[in-house]
Amino acid sequence: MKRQLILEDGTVFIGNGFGSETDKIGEVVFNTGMTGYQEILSDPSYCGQIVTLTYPLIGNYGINRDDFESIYPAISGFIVKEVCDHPSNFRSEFSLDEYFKTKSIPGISGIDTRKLTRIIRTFGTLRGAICSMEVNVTDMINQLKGLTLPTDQVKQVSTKSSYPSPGRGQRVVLVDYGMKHGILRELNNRDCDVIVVPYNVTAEEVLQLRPDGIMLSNGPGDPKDVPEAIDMIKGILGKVPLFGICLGHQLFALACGANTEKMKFGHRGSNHPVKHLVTGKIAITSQNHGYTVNEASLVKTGLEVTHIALNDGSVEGLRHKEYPAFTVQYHPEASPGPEDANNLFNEFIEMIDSFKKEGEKVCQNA
Ligand SMILES: NC(=O)CC[C@H](N)C(=O)O
Repeated sequence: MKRQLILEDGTVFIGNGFGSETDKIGEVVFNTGMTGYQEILSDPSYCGQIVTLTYPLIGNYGINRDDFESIYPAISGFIVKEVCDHPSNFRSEFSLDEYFKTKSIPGISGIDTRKLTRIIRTFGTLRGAICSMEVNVTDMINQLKGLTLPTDQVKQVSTKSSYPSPGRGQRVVLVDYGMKHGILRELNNRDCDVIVVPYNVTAEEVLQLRPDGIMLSNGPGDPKDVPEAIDMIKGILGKVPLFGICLGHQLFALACGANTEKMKFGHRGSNHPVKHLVTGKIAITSQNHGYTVNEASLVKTGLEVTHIALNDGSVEGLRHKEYPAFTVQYHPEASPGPEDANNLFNEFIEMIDSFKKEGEKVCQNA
């Protein structure tokens, strides 16, 4: 069935609908990954966004039971050039069309997604709608222009209550701002005794759990929309070793007094080169973010830049000069993408070990 994709700049694409027939509005963003559509569509950081993929054939290996990054996908829609109706893979359980029908997610195919990506790169991220042919184009453009974007995405996707994911190693409190399961998997692989907590946990509640370390997850939206998280981080800073990823990195920067800003069209893909400033090593990283830490705002925050993006020089990693805390803007858990940065999880565990040893020395000398 024919459907339309309407953008706030007045562009209209006509394509073929797949998945759910609902009409959805969202921020249209592009991802350049050549594989990993299942992880992308289930990454909660895309909550409220319509994702277009620049790779031209999507759905060819189907949807399987293993590769979800969350149980309830939060994206508003998918825009592809060609959707595969007959996936072929030993793990495949559903086609993209079948899966999207069960989750009320509309898809549109037959779109020149590279042209669409060039529009987004020129205009910046823009609002759009996947809707039926009956919708009046002028009315929809006006609606899109006047739209106030939601600010409660983290609340929508975070867990409602705490739950354990037990292990015999370090106790890590993992704050779920819209966590990709890959982060939990990496901590479990290192036998961490994980407790996942909701986004609005307070510093007191975190400290009552007697954590050895705290992990701040990725998540959707503008970090400034989550003031409770900023207060919590201020309350635990220096008391517990901290590692943050993506939204967690941005919240950490805000808690330390730095500023964040919206990027023109963001970084979303699986091949973003990032340079570690100390070693000079380059990692090819998985990324999905539309906000960034403003480098000039780092003066007098106690933070230093550890990593930069080679494509545009933006801040990709931070470290606190005094306290055991570091964060990255990219995704060391990959899912999808290269695993070049996976060692950061080991560095987190090593940071916890040495913080404990320091504490023991202080006790012995007291
Ligand atoms: N993946 C993330 O955590 C994204 C962080 C934030 N929502 C951004 O778009 O920049």
